[in-house]
Amino acid sequence: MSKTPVDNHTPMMRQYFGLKSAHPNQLLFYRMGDFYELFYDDAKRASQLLDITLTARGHSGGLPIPMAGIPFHAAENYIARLVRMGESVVVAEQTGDPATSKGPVERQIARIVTPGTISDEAFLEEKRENLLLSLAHQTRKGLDVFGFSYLDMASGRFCLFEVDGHDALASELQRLSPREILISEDFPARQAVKLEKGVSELGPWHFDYESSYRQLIQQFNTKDLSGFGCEALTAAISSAGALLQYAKDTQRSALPHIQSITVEHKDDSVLIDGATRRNLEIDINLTGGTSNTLIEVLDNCATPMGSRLLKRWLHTPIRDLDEIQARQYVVSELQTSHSYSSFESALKKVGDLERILSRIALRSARPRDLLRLRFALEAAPEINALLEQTQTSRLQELNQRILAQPDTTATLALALVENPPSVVRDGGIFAKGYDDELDELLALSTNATDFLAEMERSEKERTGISSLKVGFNRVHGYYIEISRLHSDQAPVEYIRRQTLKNAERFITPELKAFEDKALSAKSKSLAREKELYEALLDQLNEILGELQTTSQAFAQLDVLNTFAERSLALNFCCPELHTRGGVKIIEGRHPVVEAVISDPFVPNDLELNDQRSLLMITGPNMGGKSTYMRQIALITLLAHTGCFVPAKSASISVVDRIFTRMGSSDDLAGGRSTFMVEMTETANILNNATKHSLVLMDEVGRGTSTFDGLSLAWAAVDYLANHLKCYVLFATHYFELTTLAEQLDNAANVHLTATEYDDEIVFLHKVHEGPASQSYGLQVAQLAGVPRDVIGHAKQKLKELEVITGVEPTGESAPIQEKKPAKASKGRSVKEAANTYQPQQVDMFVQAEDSALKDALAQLDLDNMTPMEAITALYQLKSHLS
Ligand SMILES: Nc1ncnc2c1ncn2[C@@H]1O[C@H](COP(=O)(O)OP(=O)(O)OP(=O)(O)O)[C@@H](O)[C@H]1O
Repeated sequence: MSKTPVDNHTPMMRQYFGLKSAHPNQLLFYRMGDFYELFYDDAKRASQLLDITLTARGHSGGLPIPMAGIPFHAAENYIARLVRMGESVVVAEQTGDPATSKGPVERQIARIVTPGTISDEAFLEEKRENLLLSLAHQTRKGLDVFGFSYLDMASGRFCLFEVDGHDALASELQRLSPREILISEDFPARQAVKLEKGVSELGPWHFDYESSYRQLIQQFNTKDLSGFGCEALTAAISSAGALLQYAKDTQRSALPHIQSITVEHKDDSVLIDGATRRNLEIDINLTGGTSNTLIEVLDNCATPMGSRLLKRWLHTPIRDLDEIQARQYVVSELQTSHSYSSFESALKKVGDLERILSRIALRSARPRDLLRLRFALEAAPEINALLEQTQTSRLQELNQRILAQPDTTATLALALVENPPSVVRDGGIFAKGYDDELDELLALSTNATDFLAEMERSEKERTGISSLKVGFNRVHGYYIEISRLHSDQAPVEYIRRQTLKNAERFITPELKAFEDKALSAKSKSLAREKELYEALLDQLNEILGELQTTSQAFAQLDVLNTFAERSLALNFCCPELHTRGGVKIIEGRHPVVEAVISDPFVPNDLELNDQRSLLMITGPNMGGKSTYMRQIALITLLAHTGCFVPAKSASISVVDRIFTRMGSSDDLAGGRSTFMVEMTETANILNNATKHSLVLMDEVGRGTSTFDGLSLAWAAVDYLANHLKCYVLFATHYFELTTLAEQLDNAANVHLTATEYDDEIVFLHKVHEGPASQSYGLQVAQLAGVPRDVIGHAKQKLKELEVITGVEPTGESAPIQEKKPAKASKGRSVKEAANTYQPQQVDMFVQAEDSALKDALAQLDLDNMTPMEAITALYQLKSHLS
């Protein structure tokens, strides 16, 4: 920004600074004739982001003004790009008349476009919600409480909730994936939002509880907030006030489509943390794309609003058995009656009603939106008729909520032309017969063509000039044109208006009179159309609430219908959900892998109960361990949405959370190494899992040295099985852990199989009881294309290692079998013992005698151990006691 005192600037730049001062963090598009210009830092930023030329516009205050310009007709495209990058744009238009202005033409802020508040179709992704999120922080009883409120401007959905702690904050950010985040300048958990785009900091007073509360009751026109069940959520209310004010400021209007607050109760849903969301690839795959995701397999919705609701349902599985069953009944009925295809074709006509309604509320709806509203409303009676024939109470309820609006539908059918223009400005919206006054005005303009043709004919005849033409252009209006050759024959009453290279243009008093009438008819008709349009919007806004209810019911019906269609097409079964405990899945499948692979998918069973709550899964690389674990998580998740599941049968106990610790990814930008990420995720599970949680852990501990890793994995399994007693699937390449599973009362070993055929490894992908017997690491490496020489060398090294460790060389990487326990000998610390540990001598800390244990304890050199070594040693000793 310029450092020159404002008084030293030109009047125009003074005006610019006046506008800019209210929007220091947004890019100001300053209208200059046919261009929008950006100055100073805005110019530099825009030129970088949009790759447009950075130049200078004259001088002000003695210094050149950095400037970047954008032609006004291309502005929407540039604004859309900036908004996608998380930037906000403020547009200042010329509002004064340049002809009469002294000094710079008056300019005013015409609109503010921010990533989280857009509702214009051109800027929005069809199948993705565009959320504006506001966060507030409080400390209660020493705990960090985060208040969330978020708004989908394009639908009016406005929700509040609170969470405790930083992990939950990160998880919710991941779930909501907001486009724009509002925080107070003193928000303490900056780390969590550091990598998010579109973060705006507001003064702390925006989050003041009292004024936020007032904002909310004003918005909903209520005495207090008790009816919304959010009185106690003081942090969330503080955030909501800031959000509402911000949204109103950017829209420069009230927000009538926000008619209620929904409070999200965390106890109602199955909690899924950020890492799990990523690992399960619900809508985004591990590389950040959208292919091969659960959504890709399931989303067959007929409307974009259905697709968005489906995504929401998959991200927020529920725990309410009644609600789950209500959805399942619908899916069953739609399947048995085979009515889903009729519903699908009727719903296709509904389109994105939800977003159209929001634009109507914000008065930014375009004429084509109203045409689409008409089509949507026309579909309502058809859908009502289909619903009439259904039995389930949920479908009956939806039928009640879908309100056909015969009067409004008839009005729209009468009002709109068949193909309305994309903007109101140009007119041509209303059909003939809708409004007499408009018809008269339009007749005047339409008759102009006939009048001009007639005039051309009669003037040609009267003057005898064959080259005479009557025409119109925007600058000079109507004219009579005569070629230069004949121009001297122009009658005296012709008044010269314009000289061209080959022709002269004239006006006559008669033509002038006609011009005045025609032009005023045109502008009057445009004004009339605008008036009629506004009146139509008023009329629609009167029934906005009913229309929104209808639209929500359409979206729900669409998702349930999609569940029915997909479940049948993909051979899913209806799961039985209960609270008795225990999970039994027969012939379960991974819905995404199944859809992608060309080979047939091998289904697998699962049984978990109190006596068998932890499964240790071993097997070769590529054997299918991860796929098996993920399929269990996805089946569980789908079951909690009311959808059927990919299995022959499934009986699933309601879970409170699904945790996964899978794959290895680092978080370099967040400052965490691969191992750190792994341990953070493990810590989250160990700290938060309950008896009702489903925990999937894949290869925990492999990101560090063998002994540290094995010890950690060992201790974690022990803790999960003995202390938390939740349902756990634990995949590992540490064969030592299979002995732990044998010792634990509530754990069992299962393994995936492979076999060799003609020196080639064949994966059978079948889960069997017991631990794996071979690891096939070298064969998989060979399969992956590791050079033969390297494989040969590895085989040789393997033999050497097997000789050193006392295992009979098999020529293959043999399983590590349990050997006689190695006692921790006197005088050796556990760490020393661990350091001399041979892969076969698993049980140094498993079966050591008490005296050895005491010795080991006495020998611990606590002063020279890292905390990690100490805790590992402690776990090792404890596991011996239990
Ligand atoms: N049940 C199955 N039926 C058919 N193909 C399967 C099945 N399970 C896995 N696969 C195929 O095998 C591939 C490897 O599976 P997965 O990644 O689950 O193996 P893994 O045991 O976890 O391997 P690693 O130990 O190397 O991580 C999958 O990409 C899939 O194509």
